Amino acid sequence: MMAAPVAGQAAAARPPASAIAASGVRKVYSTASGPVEAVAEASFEIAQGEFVSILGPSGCGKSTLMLMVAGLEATTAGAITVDGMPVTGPQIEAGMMFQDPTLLPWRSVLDNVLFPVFMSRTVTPEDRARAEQLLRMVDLWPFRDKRPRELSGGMRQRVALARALIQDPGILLMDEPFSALDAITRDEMGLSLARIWDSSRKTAIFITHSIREAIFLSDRILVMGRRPSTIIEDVRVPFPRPRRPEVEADPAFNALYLHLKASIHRSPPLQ
Ligand SMILES: Nc1ncnc2c1ncn2[C@@H]1O[C@H](COP(=O)(O)OP(=O)(O)OP(=O)(O)O)[C@@H](O)[C@H]1O
Repeated sequence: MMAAPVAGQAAAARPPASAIAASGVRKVYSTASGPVEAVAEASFEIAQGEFVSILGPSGCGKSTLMLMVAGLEATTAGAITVDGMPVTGPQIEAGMMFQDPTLLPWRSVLDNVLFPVFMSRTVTPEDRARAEQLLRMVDLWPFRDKRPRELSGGMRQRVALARALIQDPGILLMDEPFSALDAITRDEMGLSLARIWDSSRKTAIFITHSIREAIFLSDRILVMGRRPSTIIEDVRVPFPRPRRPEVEADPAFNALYLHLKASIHRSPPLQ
């Protein structure tokens, strides 16, 4: 007679739930001029600790998809789970970054990083220590007492990154966080993010228009086609970590770049 499995064994045999899973997700916005189908159908799974970028033409629904994962927009159909739990409202566990860092101008850099904690409970000395550690990690320690207006655009986004990480979120959601930066700062931010992500390996979704940035940062890249949008490609990025800038000189990097570029441009034009 076979022994009944103990609870621990049964759990170990099951594959871990995907950190983020979307199944048959659709989004239709109601607008004054009629319904707008932002996402026709999206299904994907993102494993714990995976960094996934979403590429696609402008207006194809990338931000909408991320907002649905964040629970800031409801799905019209389909379901999204984070750590196996259905997303039914704002994901307070998610760290978020947007193109605009939206820092509070009257607060210091340190207090901006601590702001999400301040909004949810009393700030403890441990929170302060974590904020200080994060500021060191994003190379802003000497600027901790400055106001946002005294910082460059790249430095403000570093504050936003530290703020996104302050509550040690389970997932990190980033919507074109570097797109307003100049090319050199943008490259530097990519390197910083790769280094910081290497030390935490957070499950991450990163939206970008830069194919090179997506390849450099990601484990996988999802490509969305033009509306009515679906996911038309799901590509694994083969380069080892930690990623070094020299990876861009690898012929396989360029081949992947050209493949993704063709895929994005191949998607049919807007009707
Ligand atoms: N709140 C909203 N109400 C109505 N329509 C919206 C809303 N947000 C987005 N849309 C529409 O949904 C479609 C997808 O927009 P979304 O911002 O998700 O695309 P995107 O791929 O992130 O675009 P971009 O790359 O230009 O930032 C667009 O046609 C847009 O006009």
